[in-house]
Formats: sequence, structure tokens, C-alpha cells
Amino acid sequence: MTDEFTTDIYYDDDADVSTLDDETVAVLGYGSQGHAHALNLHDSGVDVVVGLREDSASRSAAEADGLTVTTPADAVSQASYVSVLVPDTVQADVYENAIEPNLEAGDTLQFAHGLNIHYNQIQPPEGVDVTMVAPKSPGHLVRRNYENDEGTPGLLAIYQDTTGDAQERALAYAKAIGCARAGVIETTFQEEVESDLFGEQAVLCGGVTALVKHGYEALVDAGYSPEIAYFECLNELKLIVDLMYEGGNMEMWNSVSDTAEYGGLTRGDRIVDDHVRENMDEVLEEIQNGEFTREWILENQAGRPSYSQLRQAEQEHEIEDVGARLRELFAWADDETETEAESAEVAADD
Ligand SMILES: NC(=O)C1=CN([C@@H]2O[C@H](COP(=O)(O)OP(=O)(O)OC[C@H]3O[C@@H](n4cnc5c(N)ncnc54)[C@H](OP(=O)(O)O)[C@@H]3O)[C@@H](O)[C@H]2O)C=CC1
Ligand SMILES: CC[C@](O)(C(C)=O)C(=O)O
Ligand SMILES: [Mg+2]
Ligand SMILES: [Mg+2]
Repeated sequence: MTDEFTTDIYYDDDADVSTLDDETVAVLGYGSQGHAHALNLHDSGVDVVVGLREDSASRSAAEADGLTVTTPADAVSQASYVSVLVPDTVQADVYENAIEPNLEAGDTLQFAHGLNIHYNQIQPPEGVDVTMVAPKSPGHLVRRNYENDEGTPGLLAIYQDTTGDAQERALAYAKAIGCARAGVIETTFQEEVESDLFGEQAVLCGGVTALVKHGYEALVDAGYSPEIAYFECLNELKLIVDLMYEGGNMEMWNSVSDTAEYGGLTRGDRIVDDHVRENMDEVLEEIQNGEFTREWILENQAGRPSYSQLRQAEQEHEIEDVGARLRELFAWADDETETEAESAEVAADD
């Protein structure tokens, strides 16, 4: 077991937002990450211009938030620091048509996810710095944490350092969006993209929702009420994970009953067993060898048939309707409503 971390971790004292005083940052995109970065940078005193399509649904939101909005190409031409926060699947096109023609030597080209660089969808020119500042959080929480004077952990990677100032500039950016309040871990584009794709597929998004739905279906199919199944398998998960977030699995184990602890420790590995680990290793291999990224690019080129069908089926799962009706009935609905409103607001920007 290692008693020393091998990575460098940076905090607010390691960064200086004034590094960006003479720079204009173009934030391309105003969705989950884009709105959070643009607003946090702006509130940190950085000169920001948002780049959006003429017909973008996000324009009105960005302008209502007091930000300067123009087209992506014009934003890049005005900027010395370009933060690419459009969907991964359109970045190569946006780069070719709006970024590359307007990028100048000495500029920074920055990403929040390494996919397009690591899988060679974008080949940046020599003469620019290429960096990544990747919050380890959904975008609307990056904004909420900043507004609450809290931080969001992030990753930082330097792919190309032409100016010799790439890290100083990226750290200033990370501080300005609130990541250095929590901690910024230095990594590489490869490590970020492969770990992020794995985490969202096998644990955070894919794995956990599959577990929740199977648990819900097992109870409902055995005759238990949907309300009970929802509270047991979805709602309480937040409360459990909050404890894990605060103090590791042991904080959760120390808080639940001995009965839950014994049942969980003896049955957990029967539910998520060695076969699940084999599946995880298979999913990771598909990420590492580029199979997933090729599949995702082809899916988009075909107009997202599978994505749309799967998303529709997810929306139609009984747990969505049961959960929406229950959240309306309970005291915390105001908070949830706020979260759902935040999500709806950001989703409208998509
Ligand atoms: N979502 C998250 O929490 C996280 C995302 N990331 C990364 O951040 C990046 C952005 O993702 P995310 O914030 O989820 O993106 P969203 O889908 O939430 O937002 C996309 C934004 O880009 C705009 N956009 C879409 N297509 C184009 C286009 N062709 N040209 C110009 N603008 C366009 C949209 O506006 P409109 O369609 O109206 O033009 C919207 O404002 C990705 O690299 C992602 O991997 C990293 C960490 C977490
Ligand atoms: C967990 C999904 C994520 O990687 C994220 C919010 O970090 C994403 O791509 O949205
Ligand atoms: Mg992620
Ligand atoms: Mg991701």
C-alpha cells in the first residue's frame, strides 16, 4: 500500500488568477460545463467571451447572465485562451471550422476532457499551449459549489507547452473556476480520458443506475410497492453516498445498523461479483484500444439511433414516473425542484 501519493496536487496558494489579467478567455459552449466555467471565470474577474452558434438556445441564457456572446470563430479571434466546452462529438468540427483558422501562436487551447486529443480527432498546431482543466463533477455543481464559496476537485494536464507558461495559465484557470479551492491533481490526457470514460460507464452513471433499476425491479416484481422500492433503492442512495463522500466506506458502515453492515458485507460481493469485475475489465479494454470512441463517433455520424432509443427507454422506466411523483409529495421537493430546474435550465442549453 502506498503511503505517498505520486501525483502533484495544487491548491489556491499554488495559483494566481492575475496570470490571466491580460488575457481574454473564449468559452466555447454554454452547457453543463460551459455555463459554469464562463460564470465562475467572470466572477473571478477574468475577461470572458462566450462562443455560441447564431441559433443557439444557450445564447439568451448567457446574455441574461451578463456575459458577452459571439460566434465561436469570433470568440477565438478575440481570445488568447480558448476553452473548448462543446460536446466531444462536435469538437473536431468546431476546431476545423472555428478554432484552427483563428488560433494564434502563444494561445492556449484547453479542454475539459481529453477524448479528442488522445484519440487523435484534433491535431493541435505547434506554437500553442494545449492544456486540460477537467472538473471531477457535473457542471451545474461546479457552478453551485463556486457560488457557495466551495471548491470542486479537478484534473490538470499539459499536452503541449510552447510558451513555457502552460501550467501557470492552466492553474490560474483552475483557480478561477473554483477547482483549486478543493484540489487540482496533475495527470495526463490519456489517464484523464481513460479513467473518466471508465468511471462514467462502469460506476458513476452506467453501473449505478443499472444497480438501482435492478434493485427497484426486484422489489416491485416481488410485490413490494413502487414507493417503497424507490425510497429503498434510489432516494436513500444519496444519503448513503453522502457518508461515503465525507469519510469513506467506513463512515457509512459505522453509521448504518450492525444488521445492515453484516448483510452488506456478506452479500455485497454476491451481487457485484467477480463476473462484474470481468465485465469492468472488458469495458476498460474497449476504452483503451479506442473501440468505444470509434463506436461513439460512428453512432453520431449515423444520427444517434441507439443513443436515442436507449435514452427513450430510460425515460420510460417506471422509476422515473414514480420518482417524479414522489419528489412532488415530500418536504425536500423544493431542493430537488431547484436541482431539477438547474438541470432543466442547462438541458435547455443543449
Ligand atoms: N457535463 C459534465 O459535467 C462534464 C463534461 N465534461 C466535458 O466538457 C465538455 C462539454 O461537455 P458538456 O458541458 O456536457 O456539454 P453540453 O452538451 O452540456 O453543452 C454543449 C454546449 O455546446 C453548444 N454546442 C453544441 N453543438 C455545438 C456546435 N456544433 N458548435 C458550437 N456550439 C455547440 C451547445 O449549445 P447549442 O446546442 O445551443 O448550440 C451547448 O451550449 C465535453 O468535452 C465533456 O466531456 C467534463 C467533465 C464533466
Ligand atoms: C460522470 C460523468 C462525467 O464524466 C462527469 C460529470 O465527470 C461527464 O462526462 O459528464
Ligand atoms: Mg467525469
Ligand atoms: Mg466524462
